[in-house]
Amino acid sequence: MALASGVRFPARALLRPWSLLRDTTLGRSEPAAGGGGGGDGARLFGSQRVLVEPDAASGVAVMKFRNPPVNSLSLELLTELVISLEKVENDKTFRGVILTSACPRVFSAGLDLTELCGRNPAHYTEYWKAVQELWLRTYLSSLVLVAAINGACPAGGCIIALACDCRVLADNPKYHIGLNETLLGITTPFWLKDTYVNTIGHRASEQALQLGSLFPPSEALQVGLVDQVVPEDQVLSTALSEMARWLAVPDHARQLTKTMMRKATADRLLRQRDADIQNFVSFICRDSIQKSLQVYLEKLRQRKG
Ligand SMILES: CCCCCCCCCCCC/C=C/CC(=O)SCCNC(=O)CCNC(=O)[C@H](O)C(C)(C)COP(=O)(O)OP(=O)(O)OC[C@H]1O[C@@H](n2cnc3c(N)ncnc32)[C@H](O)[C@@H]1OP(=O)(O)O
Repeated sequence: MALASGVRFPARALLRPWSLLRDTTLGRSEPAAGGGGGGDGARLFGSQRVLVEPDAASGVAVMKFRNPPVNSLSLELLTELVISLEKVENDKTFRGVILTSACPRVFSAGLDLTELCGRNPAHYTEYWKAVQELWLRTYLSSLVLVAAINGACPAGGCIIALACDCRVLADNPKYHIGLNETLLGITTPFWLKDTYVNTIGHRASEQALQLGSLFPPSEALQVGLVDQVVPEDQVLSTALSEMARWLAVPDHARQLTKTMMRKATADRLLRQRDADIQNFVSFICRDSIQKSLQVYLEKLRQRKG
């Protein structure tokens, strides 16, 4: 399936893309009708790993990641997120999406490290295409996207939040946010670095990226990585209030302004998408990088209990 941003999607999604989206209303498991779930505010639609709660009256859908235990961005979750976003975007009932987690204490643990270790170049190619696709779709979305960050938000989790228009973080000292790639022995690709710079500025990004800083809520607010820090039970309501503020602006003017602000950053990736994939694949296939990732994953597994 060729998506708006030009990427061809994994074979299993290609065969029956909508088969990934199942109607979850009343626990039924039927193919969702094409075109979206608007019109009835109580209707749920979504997929195994992405729950979508549309509210047609307000034009806002709440999209919840549910890939337990930590919402790591597996190929399946990336694919389902892209398809869910596309589905909401194509339904003109909706003007905004709130992205949040259905898993306790974690927004997203970032890229699924098991997708980056011990696989073959064809897999890494498919995986990185899906990462690029999700970023492009969120970063350039015509919808208002608000991140309601209700848990830890490292690396790829932070990347999703950064692609949103606004970020609300729960005030829990364990809910760190940032790009910690260097601590895993890997580097942040240029387009994600650019997104960081666009959000918190050059000097703060240079420092945070080199150190792999993960910021607790108060520091994240101070550096400008999030827009609001609120008590945990107010994250969603605050995100909805923020959404109302953004939706008060006429869509066409807001969308043109968003494009004006973001196009150069996105174009930089679009111009060299294949080269970026090749760089990623050759980088991730290096023995030294594979060893670093294995050690990091092993440490994560042993940390338990
Ligand atoms: C010449 C140069 C060219 C350069 C070209 C470009 C190169 C590009 C380079 C590539 C860039 C790639 C960008 C990467 C961004 C990423 O997202 S990498 C992922 C980084 N993520 C993290 O570091 C987070 C790790 N996880 C945690 O810190 C914690 O799990 C948590 C704070 C999120 C939650 O903590 P807790 O609730 O205590 O759960 P845990 O017990 O830690 O974990 C439960 C379970 O989940 C497994 N797990 C955790 N994170 C991941 C993950 N990201 N992927 C896969 N699995 C994960 C963890 O191991 C536990 O598993 P078990 O139950 O033990 O099996």
